[in-house]
Amino acid sequence: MSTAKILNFIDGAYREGRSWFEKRNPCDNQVFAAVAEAGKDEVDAAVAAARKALRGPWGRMTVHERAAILHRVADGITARFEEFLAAECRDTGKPRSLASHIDIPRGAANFKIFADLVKNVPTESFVLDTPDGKGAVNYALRRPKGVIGVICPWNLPLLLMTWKVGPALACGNTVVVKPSEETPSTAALLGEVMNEAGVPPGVYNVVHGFGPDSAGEYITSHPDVNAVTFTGETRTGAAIMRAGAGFIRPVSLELGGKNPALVFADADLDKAIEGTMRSVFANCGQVCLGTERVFVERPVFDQFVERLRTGAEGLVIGTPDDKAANMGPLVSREHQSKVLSYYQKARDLGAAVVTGGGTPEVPAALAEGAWVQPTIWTGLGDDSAIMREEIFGPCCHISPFDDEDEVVARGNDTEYGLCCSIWTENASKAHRVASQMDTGLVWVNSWFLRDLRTPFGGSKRSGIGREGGVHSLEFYTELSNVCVKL
Ligand SMILES: NC(=O)c1ccc[n+]([C@@H]2O[C@H](COP(=O)([O-])OP(=O)(O)OC[C@H]3O[C@@H](n4cnc5c(N)ncnc54)[C@H](O)[C@@H]3O)[C@@H](O)[C@H]2O)c1
Ligand SMILES: O=C/C=C/C=C(\O)C(=O)O
Repeated sequence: MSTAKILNFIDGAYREGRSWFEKRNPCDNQVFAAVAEAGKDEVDAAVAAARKALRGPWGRMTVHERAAILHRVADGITARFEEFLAAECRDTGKPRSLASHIDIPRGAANFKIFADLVKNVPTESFVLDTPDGKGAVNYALRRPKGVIGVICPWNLPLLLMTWKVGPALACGNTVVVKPSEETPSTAALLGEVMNEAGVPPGVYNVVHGFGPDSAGEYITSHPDVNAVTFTGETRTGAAIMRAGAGFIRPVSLELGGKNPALVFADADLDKAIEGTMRSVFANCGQVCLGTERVFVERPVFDQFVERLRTGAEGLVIGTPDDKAANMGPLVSREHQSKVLSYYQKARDLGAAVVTGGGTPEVPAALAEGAWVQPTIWTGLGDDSAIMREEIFGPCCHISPFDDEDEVVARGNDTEYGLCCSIWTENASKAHRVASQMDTGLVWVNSWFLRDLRTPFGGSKRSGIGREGGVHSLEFYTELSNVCVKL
């Protein structure tokens, strides 16, 4: 069987690149596709096509025309749901049940919400009394920023890419997308949908490759890119800021986390266990919003640990097509090594391994896959590496706590600030604690419950800026104030 080819998408057409790299299936580590790596020439061509498209029909369209096209893009994703689902699951190994509920529907929703929003959001206007007794009127115009570089991670590939491309296009920009080298397929497939929906050539471009000395760096150091929006690791975010500094280029950064769950003794434990099971283990723990530090009030600590252990041991590990499976592999052998190194480190530090801590038994055909066991630890101090560094695997450490002020301080004791979950049936306590958390996002008695109109993003080293609703419009447009003397 010949290996499939995944191509760059530039100026409305698929193109090869400067070389090829292998894409492996995380379930068995077998190569199933060759991906065209974009070199400088391809990135230059993509940026030039994006610049030209701003001056073409795309730039002259009314907001309503643009919004109608983006609705067709969303409908195009839905019409080809099975293809997107298969591509996403093949790249990541995630269960079909997960991708069909989260990744692919959100891919479509991300276009619809911003297409609708952009038609309805007002800008400011003020009337000024001038010293000569006459008036002036000020109003703000929302104009596209231009060519947006979109650099994406591998954990929720279509969801996180369209979360940026949807609003960027709704605002009239053009984009050059660099999907993660681990997950090139759905971004490439979206090119076909763009063409079918009538998106003019050059508006949506995809270049494949890596970060340094590859497509990622060529985008972030390109002088003709007007803004860069990035989701990924904090360290990479810092490199992207540095690359844009000389250009005074705006960046929007959605970065890593070390998110706490605070479980109070008055919580509905059924709900807290169900939510924590998802926040620790969903997507094999590869969610930026995932919980890696769980703090449980002492009276329910033992019970909580026991119930989470039972839940973790009940997870069924398997391939995307295994209908019984609710946990897939990690994205790659490389990431497996990183996560397993933390499993080792936890043991070295003297953690009590409640469950897991290694690799699961899998059928021989899957032996080379990036499988790890769901893992729970207790017994480590807040200063240990396990409590401070983002692991990005299906694992958490559970610590007991004794009072509210203590758990707020410990929850906030991290350089990250993406999200937290609070579990309590006491509404006053929930609001009081929520207002003290140094995180961009707080969920009470829930996790990853998303309303796409709300501000989304992290504080501290978890990011810069907010996206979602009007906040996305703020980033993807330039406001020009027009002052007219009457
Ligand atoms: N805050 C959020 O919303 C959010 C969402 C998802 C993932 N994440 C974070 O993403 C990380 C996992 O994703 P990842 O491993 O793909 O992240 P990563 O930072 O390794 O890679 C992300 C992207 O950046 C590219 N890249 C790497 N170095 C670059 C450079 N120097 N210049 C330009 N591009 C470069 C990569 O090729 C990839 O496309 C975790 O830290 C997770 O917390 C955050
Ligand atoms: O892995 C990180 C998940 C991020 C989710 C979103 O950006 C979103 O739901 O819009």
